[in-house]
Amino acid sequence: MNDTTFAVLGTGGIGRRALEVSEDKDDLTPVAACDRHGVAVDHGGLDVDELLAATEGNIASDGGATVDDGGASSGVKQAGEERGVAASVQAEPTETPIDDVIAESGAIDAVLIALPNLEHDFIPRVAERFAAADYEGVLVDVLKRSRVIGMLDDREETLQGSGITFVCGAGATPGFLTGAAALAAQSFVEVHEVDIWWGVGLKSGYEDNRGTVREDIAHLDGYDIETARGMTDAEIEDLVDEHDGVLEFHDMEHADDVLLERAGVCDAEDVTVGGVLDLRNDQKPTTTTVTVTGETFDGEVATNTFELGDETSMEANVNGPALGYLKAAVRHNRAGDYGVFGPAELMPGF
Ligand SMILES: NC(=O)c1ccc[n+]([C@@H]2O[C@H](COP(=O)([O-])OP(=O)(O)OC[C@H]3O[C@@H](n4cnc5c(N)ncnc54)[C@H](O)[C@@H]3O)[C@@H](O)[C@H]2O)c1
Repeated sequence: MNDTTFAVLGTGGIGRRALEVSEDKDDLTPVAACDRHGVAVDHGGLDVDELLAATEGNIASDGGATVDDGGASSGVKQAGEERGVAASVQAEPTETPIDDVIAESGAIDAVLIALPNLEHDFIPRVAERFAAADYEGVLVDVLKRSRVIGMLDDREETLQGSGITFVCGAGATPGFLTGAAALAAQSFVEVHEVDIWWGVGLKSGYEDNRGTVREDIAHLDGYDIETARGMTDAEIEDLVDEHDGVLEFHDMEHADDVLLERAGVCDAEDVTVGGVLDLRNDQKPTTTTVTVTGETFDGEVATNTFELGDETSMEANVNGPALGYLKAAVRHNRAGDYGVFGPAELMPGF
């Protein structure tokens, strides 16, 4: 495959690690990165080490009421002109970070969208903006919620018209584990049930994973997107303390369900997703497994199980697959295959 240039929208917990993981991937050159307040572009290739060093403990976070004290209390700089990616010598402060990347997109093969998605139509609207600029290339997101997939489908014609290949829900779950379920289903002619159970240990806590943690809180009993969105950082820290740092989730609205249905593997209602998030330890609180139960052509009922090694971090399991799906999407895009694809559709067909 020829060299692929790519941009990262959102250099938070996920986006920063995507840049880091890309250094170990053949043929991927990061040429642009932005966050809420800054943008860095170098078509010859960004200096990832410098950018990561400049944003270490310095993520331009959002959601809730981030205390704007210049980081004095926490040692985390999130205010002032040089907050976030703008602190990098390669970056400029900007009020229009996404438009600035779109302006450069003629020379960008693929864009990884690592933005928060508490406003559900945010990522679909970002995709529309690329299409409006006649972008021809790949967009990949790591969104989680089922309902967003339909919003992208509604825009499929627009994306196709522009020459965009969009892979949605291409993180860990949905993403990696959805693809694993599609592969595990290949033994069967009928799938009865898919159960995804994940374990994530993030010692770096809420501070370094704000979008991820805030969006997950919306899945807890008694919370929804609106309440999670309205919480201050202090309220989130209190909630985490009340649970001794361990949050357990059941029946999550994760798009694995609609993405497996879309690929013809099973009905969305036959998919369940849950998991445990430990914000005090890097060790996983539970092993991540995907179990797929179904019936073979010759009448046997069985369960195929896919299990992740406990040593693999959330960042490894989101960003490795996200960049892997990005590379697959670039192959499709270069072959003239445009539109919206889920991770299971890039696996063997069912
Ligand atoms: N599918 C999966 O397995 C999976 C796993 C983890 C996280 N995620 C998702 O990844 C996303 C990012 O999570 P995170 O923990 O990195 O969040 P984060 O809060 O750490 O980072 C978000 C980044 O987006 C930037 N941003 C926000 N609004 C912006 C705007 N309008 N323009 C430009 N930049 C903007 C912020 O400045 C920040 O750099 C979340 O939606 C989360 O749910 C998915």
